[in-house]
Amino acid sequence: MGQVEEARVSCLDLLTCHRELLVSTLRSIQCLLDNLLANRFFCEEDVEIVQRTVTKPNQVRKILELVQCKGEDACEFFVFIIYKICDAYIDLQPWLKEINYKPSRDMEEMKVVNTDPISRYCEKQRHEMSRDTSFIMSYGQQDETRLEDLYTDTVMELFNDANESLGFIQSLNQLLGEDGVFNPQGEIIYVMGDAGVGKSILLQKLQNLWSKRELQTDAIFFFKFRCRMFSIFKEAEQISLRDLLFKYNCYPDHDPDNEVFDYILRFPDKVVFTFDGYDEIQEEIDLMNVPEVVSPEDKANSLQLLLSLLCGKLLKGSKKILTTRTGIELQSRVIKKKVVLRGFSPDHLKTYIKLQFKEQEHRDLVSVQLDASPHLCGLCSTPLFSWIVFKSFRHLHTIHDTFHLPETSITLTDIFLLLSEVFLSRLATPASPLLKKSTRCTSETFRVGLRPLAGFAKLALQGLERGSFLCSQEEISECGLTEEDMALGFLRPISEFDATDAPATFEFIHITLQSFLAAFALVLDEQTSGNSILKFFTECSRRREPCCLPLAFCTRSFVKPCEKRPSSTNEHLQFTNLFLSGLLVATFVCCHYFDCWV
Ligand SMILES: Nc1ncnc2c1ncn2[C@@H]1O[C@H](COP(=O)(O)OP(=O)(O)OP(=O)(O)O)[C@@H](O)[C@H]1O
Repeated sequence: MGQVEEARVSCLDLLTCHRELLVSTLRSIQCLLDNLLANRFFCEEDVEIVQRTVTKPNQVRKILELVQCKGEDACEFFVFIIYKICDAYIDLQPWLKEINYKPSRDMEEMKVVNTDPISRYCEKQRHEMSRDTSFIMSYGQQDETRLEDLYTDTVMELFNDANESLGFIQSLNQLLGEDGVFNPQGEIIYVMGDAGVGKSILLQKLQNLWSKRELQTDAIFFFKFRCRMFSIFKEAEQISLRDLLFKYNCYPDHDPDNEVFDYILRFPDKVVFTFDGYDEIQEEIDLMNVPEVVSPEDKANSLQLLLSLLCGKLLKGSKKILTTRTGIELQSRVIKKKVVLRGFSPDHLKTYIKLQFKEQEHRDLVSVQLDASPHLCGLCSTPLFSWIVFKSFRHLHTIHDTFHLPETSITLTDIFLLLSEVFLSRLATPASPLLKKSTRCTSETFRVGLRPLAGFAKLALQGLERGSFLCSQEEISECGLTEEDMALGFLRPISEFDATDAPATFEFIHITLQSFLAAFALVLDEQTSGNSILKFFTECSRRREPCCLPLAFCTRSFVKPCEKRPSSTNEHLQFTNLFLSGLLVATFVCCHYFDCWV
């Protein structure tokens, strides 16, 4: 042994000296026993003796007694376990610093396995999060893409409470950091952006980075929620915070003493939450009469739990990112910092083109098209529209050997018509073997696809009329849609939060597509009078007043309660109006799409 090692204080003495602290602080007994047993400091009988002891402090006393009986090596290994598995023995890390503990070289060679429920839970969460976030799932079940093959940075601008710009965020690590915090007392990192600008994908990327330990944060737990799920719970259904976290996210295995939940309650700053799509909450709740939940043990309505989390009544100090469509304003008091997503810059768009098109020749052809049409290029700054445009380009190239879009002046309506054409073309009979590419015939594609298109349009309109973005298998069948129609790509199943064996639920691949199809349904229906076609215009003008979402009830004095429905619903109606205007433009009606049925 060298000089330095000789000078070490004996661990046996340390355990005697600090016995009281150890007895009162040590948790995760099983992990200690597992490692002492695996390294033969304990035999099976020692483990049984400890396990037969009734209370936790007594179990610790027994372990200390046994390791001290076994001598210095056993005591040193005992301290080494605490040092090595710092997550599980977080309360004793200051103690190790205080005694200036450094493991000896011999100890460093010893194998310690983390069987602590908290650490296992962290691992399980990371594993599940990685599995769930590695692919971009959103569009067309046919082509799932790896997140890392398609994710492109977008412009993120910071704002203060007076909506003055504080500059731009350069990396996702800054999102959780201190940059741009204008209210340290606030709880929420508020991320806003227009439809399709990439809010959900941003969260997905963040979750994926965390799962791979590539996000700079000391958070060891990560819970992701879509706000929409809070509308799925029945109003009378009461759930606990524990169930919300574990049942609808990730369940802790082998945790008989509830250590994971206790840890979360004690160290909320180690937890990140993401709540996606606050605008999608569809509850009509009586804002003034919803009681706050302040105890983590109490059961409550899921929405109450959400709001209590958001305003820090529960798990205060946890990191919370909330995304919403532009236009939903929260009170500054609950906001810590505000980020507005702006979509792709011209450079981001170039990168995105590279990721979308592998061949340089194709990249050049697409860039030429975009350069020739500033309007189209502007649309492509929104990632969703970029995705649709590039999907259409690829489709045109595969089927017709061209990258030319049909119109010189492209509108949003064109983009969605094109997307529908792409989906419907899956119904078309394959080109004859002699023809390399089929000849383009838009009206033929729409004629062949009219039945399913009308079915999806009806389904979209019905959903919008009742303010719902979800549809059941029954509603789908009632609209005359078959299993084959489902494969076209308009709808996708939602599996999340489906803990029960409830029948499958579906949603349109994007809410904007639902708005488009709803407008389509209004135009298609020959029975509809002029007045009913325009009904959403009237709806929107009636709902003009600024509206507030339920967070008002945790900040009661800040926001005036207003009409029942959230303004988000209004926004979808406004999209429908926009598409309706687009579809009613005479050129469309005459030239391209409707000639097959008008
Ligand atoms: N950063 C990105 N890199 C690559 N593709 C992206 C990115 N952001 C968005 N997209 C594409 O745009 C689509 C829509 O993005 P996303 O669902 O995140 O939008 P959103 O802002 O959440 O929309 P909404 O408000 O309607 O929910 C994605 O499915 C993806 O194809």
